[in-house]
This record gives sequence, structure tokens and C-alpha cells, in this order.
Amino acid sequence: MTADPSVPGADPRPAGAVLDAHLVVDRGTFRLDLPLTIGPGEVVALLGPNGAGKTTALRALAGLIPLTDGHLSIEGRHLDDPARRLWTPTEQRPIGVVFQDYLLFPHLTALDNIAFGPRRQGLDRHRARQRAADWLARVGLAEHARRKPRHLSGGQAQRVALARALAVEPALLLLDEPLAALDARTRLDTRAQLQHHLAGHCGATLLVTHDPIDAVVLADRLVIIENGQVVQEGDVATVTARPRTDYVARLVGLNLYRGHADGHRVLLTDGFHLVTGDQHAGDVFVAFAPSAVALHPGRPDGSPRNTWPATITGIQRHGDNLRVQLGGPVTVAADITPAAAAQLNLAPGRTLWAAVKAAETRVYPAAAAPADVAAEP
Ligand SMILES: Nc1ncnc2c1ncn2[C@@H]1O[C@H](COP(=O)(O)OP(=O)(O)OP(=O)(O)O)[C@@H](O)[C@H]1O
Repeated sequence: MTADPSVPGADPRPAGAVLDAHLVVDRGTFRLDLPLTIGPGEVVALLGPNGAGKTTALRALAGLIPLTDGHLSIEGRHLDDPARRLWTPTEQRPIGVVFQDYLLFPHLTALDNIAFGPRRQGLDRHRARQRAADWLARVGLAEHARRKPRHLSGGQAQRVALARALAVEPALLLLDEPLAALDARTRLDTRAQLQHHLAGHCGATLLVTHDPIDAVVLADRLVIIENGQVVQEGDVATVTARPRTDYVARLVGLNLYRGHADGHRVLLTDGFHLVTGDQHAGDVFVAFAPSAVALHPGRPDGSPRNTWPATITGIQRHGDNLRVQLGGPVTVAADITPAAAAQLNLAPGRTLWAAVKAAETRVYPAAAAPADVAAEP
């Protein structure tokens, strides 16, 4: 599905933004072209499929790869501007970075890992260690001050890495998949702690993640890139309610189709018709949740306005339910309870009838409306 060009073009430039950047980076045949503005205290999640350019954006912001074009300013200070041959080395940028695998100095204690940044900023040894001790206490690890990284658990190392990044009081905090290396339980606790620390951070934060839960819990605004370009951005509620690409729809767990509406009927691009609760005219998206899809062994009678024969192509666990992938005139995902699954005798290749009530569908114009574009931070 192609991006609506009006979406990236509508990037806001809030007055007093901490980060004001247009990141253009050429890497062989790949080009990142990402306008990005983040306000004080704002947390923006950068999401996208593999190879979309998230790491490239993060590395460009950190000064680990140069911009090909565009510009980068933090708190009004111009750091990168290739047209003017301006580039600022990593250590001179007012940033803190938490990498996916933390990259703590293995030979330094937890305390000295955190004190390292403040020391480089010019604090004397005593004050740097005091600040580090304060941060260790804030992340709940005061008693682990003298431990080396190899004696810390994954969750503890993550907290030390966060304290190390925040101890330099960065204007821009960069988080690269900060919870990805943790097991599910530790991840839950650490996410809650991270949320607490981000709420107290008055600089800007960019969170790179694959995980929609991290993004929804931690971010104020989502920026979604595909093939190096912004395909959708906005506040969490808007993006999750109105996905505009297949990737975003999968991310937020909705079935999404594009078609042409004429009243209550939408003709999809592959020739199938859906009946919708709302009336529309023109090019639209139609979205509905997998839980809105009912499955029947035979053609259902009665109220659902949309029914079609569908063939099971896959079955996965999804929370307490099962998510059934179905092919047929339209590709659809359906969530059903284990009890319903037992009655239906589910198996790949089996044909059932899918039904979706018109009232369960959500229809919105395919052309981006102001509500679909970037929210003011
Ligand atoms: N060192 C490099 N030299 C040339 N091209 C590169 C280099 N590193 C990455 N690329 C290309 O840049 C594009 C973007 O990669 P990037 O790692 O930024 O994506 P990503 O969104 O972080 O992906 P993932 O989620 O898989 O980490 C890809 O097409 C990749 O092949």
C-alpha cells in the first residue's frame, strides 16, 4: 500500500522544539528521508518493519553516521548541516543513548559506568560519583554500586544503562529497543520503571522499537516509517484507530482494506464488496478488529451483512484466544475463543464462513485528514 504524501508533508514545527531535524541519509540504494521534531518532555516512538531505516535514523542523530542532506538542531544549536559542511562529533552532542544491548563498560563498576558521562562533562570525580550514586538510587540499584556489568541481571543492566544515559542530563534521549533483550516478566517491570523515568525527563526522547506495546505505553506520539519514508504519524489514539498501511494495521491488530465507497457499500480493490455501518463516498479505508469476525461451519442466517466463504491458512495463539488467518475473496484475521475453536474443528485448509456485522466496521477517508497527521506535542 502506498503512503499518502500529505502525511509526511504535514510535519509540525512546534515552537521551542528540542529536536528539529530533517534526516537524509543515503546508504547504497536505500535513502532515509525523515523530518523529525520532538518537543520538551515529549516521547516519540519510531516504528517500522525491518530495514525501514530506524537504526539509520538513530545513528544519524547520535552522530555515528553523517547526514547526506537535511539538517539537525538540538535546543536551537545547529549540529549537522551538510550543505554548510557542519557536523558535530558524538561526544559533543547533548544526547544520552541506551542501546539494545546496553554497551556498559565491562571493566567499570555500575557506579563508574554512570559517573563516566558527568566526568566527561567536566564534573570533578567526587561530584560525578555523587550524581551517579543518586541515579543508581533512583533506578533502585543503590546496593549494586560496586558490581561490574557481568554480575548484573539483564533488567539491572538495563537500569544502569538508562541511569548512565540520563546522568548527563541530555537534551535528547535516544532509546534503541531498550526492552528487547529482557524476558517477558522483567520486561513488564522494567517498562513500568522506564515510563516513570521518562515522565521525569524534561528533554526530548526518541524510542526506537518493534514492540507496539512499548510504543503505546511509553510514547506520546508515533512516527511510522517504511522504506525510509514517514507513512503515518500522530498521537497513539489516532494512529491505532485509523491505520493507513498494512504494516500499521498489523501493528495495531486490525484488518484493513482500501476501496471506493458509495453509501453503505465499499468496493475493495480486489472486487469484493463490504457493507459498512457508516455512509461514505470516494476512496476510503475500512478497518475492523479480528474479534469482530465470527466464524461459522455453514452459511450464517440473520443479521451480519458481510458473509463469505474463507479457507483457514494459519492458526496461532493470541492471548487467551486463537487468531485464525483466512484466505478467500478477502484475507482476514479472526480471533475466536478456544471453546468456539473446539466446536469448529479448526485445521489449515478447512473452509468456513466468515461474518462481520456492518456496524463493526470503521470507515475513514483514504486522503489524510488533519486528525490523521502529526499531533502537536
Ligand atoms: N552499513 C550499511 N551500508 C549500507 N546499507 C546499509 C548499512 N546498514 C544498513 N543499511 C541498509 O539501510 C536500510 C535501513 O536499515 P536500518 O538498519 O536502518 O533499518 P531498521 O529499520 O533499523 O531495521 P531493523 O528493524 O531490521 O533493525 C536497509 O536497507 C539496510 O540494508
